[in-house]
Amino acid sequence: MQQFQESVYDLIVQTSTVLPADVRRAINRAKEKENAGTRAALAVSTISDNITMAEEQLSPICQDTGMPTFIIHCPAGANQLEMTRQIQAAIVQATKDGKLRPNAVDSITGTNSGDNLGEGTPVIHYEQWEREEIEIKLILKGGGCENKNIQYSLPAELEGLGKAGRDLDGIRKCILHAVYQAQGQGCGAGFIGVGIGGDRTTGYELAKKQLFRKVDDVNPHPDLQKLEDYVMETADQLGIGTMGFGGESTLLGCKIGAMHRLPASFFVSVAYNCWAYRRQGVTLDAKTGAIQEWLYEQGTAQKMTDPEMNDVHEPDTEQRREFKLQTPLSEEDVRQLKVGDVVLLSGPMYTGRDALHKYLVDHDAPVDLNGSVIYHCGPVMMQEDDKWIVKAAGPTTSIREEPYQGEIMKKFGIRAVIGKGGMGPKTLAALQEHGGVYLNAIGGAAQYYAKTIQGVHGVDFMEFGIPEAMWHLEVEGFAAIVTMDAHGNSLHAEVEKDSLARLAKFKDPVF
Ligand SMILES: O=C(O)C[C@H](O)C(=O)O
Ligand code: SF4
Repeated sequence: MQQFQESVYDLIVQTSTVLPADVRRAINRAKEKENAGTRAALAVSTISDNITMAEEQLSPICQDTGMPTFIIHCPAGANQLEMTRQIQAAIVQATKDGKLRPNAVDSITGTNSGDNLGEGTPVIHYEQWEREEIEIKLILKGGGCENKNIQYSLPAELEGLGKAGRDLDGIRKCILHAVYQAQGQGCGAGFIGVGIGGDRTTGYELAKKQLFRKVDDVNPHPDLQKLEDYVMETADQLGIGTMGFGGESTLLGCKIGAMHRLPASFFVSVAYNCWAYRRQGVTLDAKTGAIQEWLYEQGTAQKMTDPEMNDVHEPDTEQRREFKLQTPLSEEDVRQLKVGDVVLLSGPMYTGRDALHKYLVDHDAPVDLNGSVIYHCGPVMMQEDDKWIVKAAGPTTSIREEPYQGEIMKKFGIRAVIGKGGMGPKTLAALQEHGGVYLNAIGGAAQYYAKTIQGVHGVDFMEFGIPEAMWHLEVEGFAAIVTMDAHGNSLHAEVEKDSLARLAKFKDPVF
């Protein structure tokens, strides 16, 4: 088994950096669907470029490299303790090499272990089988889409859809609702795995296992096949679109599994995976640990199509204004901006997410934040000599900062926040009152944004861990779209309202 660790390392690197071909084909299809020139088309074409950049640089597709979860099948007698040790060593190495972000945080102390090892992480499931080889499947599912997983207990009353009973039609309603409630926060268009039945734990496990199916496979169970086809035909009609910008492509895949349940329980569990659907697998020679075969078609076999090829739709009706702005920003700079404008920022900006927002409520900031731009981002960083290098730096889900954001903007004079998925009414009111703007960057486009970062000028709060520290960045031409402005407009609120009305059209029984 001398090559086992090296093979696991290769699997981790491939999974984090090269999106498999079946996922790429689904994203290419989405690109064809989104109307050329719209915000959603811009988002999907950025996603597509980002996939190619990550592959070329063998760098993380998204900065959130998720909770590494391994499913291993091995012959009887294979040494699981030794495999676990070697997997842990491969994880540590991949973290050192900037292929994984240090993502293991002590839930009680808040300390990041720094090497992705910790209580319960990585997740490794072993199962024995009759075959001679070892099979390892790995999924790297990030926190933003994980937060959009949802579990229903039937019967239930669902927003927009009414009663959902303990039958196939009730399940149908849960699935559509699960897609609706994710909006743009899980970096859609996404893929869903659905687990019907089980208990609360095994139901979610079954849902996650569905994410290991191939995008183009066909469900062997005829009823579930019909349901999958129905969901795929219907979900896009919700109009949530890429990144929740409103548009034609809302769901890229739906895989459903079922298991027995207790008479009293009827769970429908949904695992939502973002477009950055990073899962791969290998079979290994059980004696040497060498890779025999890759389980999913490797991404290098499927190029991302050229966005220009798809300009076959109606011309864009959205008026797009473009602003090149230098940071720090003035109140005038941000008050002129309206929802739909594209902003290209140059100059200093600061990263800040959960730990920093909580801290700033009752502490001073370490730097002058007047006119500043806060980027909701937890990057992958590497230290070379005494310089910090940004390896991946896409936005994180902003809604988590909703309790703090408005207050902090006013307290420190912050003029813009960049994130993804949008924020709520408290922040919207603060933008209007104080003069601020919310800029939506394209979620998961970690290589695309890393390229705009010209330098790292400092860092505060390293004790929060790399993703949560306050990084002082210098950017050039950082592009984002205004989705909440200082005039009380929020694209997110609009899309949510519109998609709820569309959801209600699917109230009547189908199955
Ligand atoms: O933690 C992150 O960097 C992002 C997270 O996956 C998110 O989607 O919010
Ligand atoms: S930022 Fe978006 S693409 Fe990245 S892990 Fe989170 S949900 Fe997925």
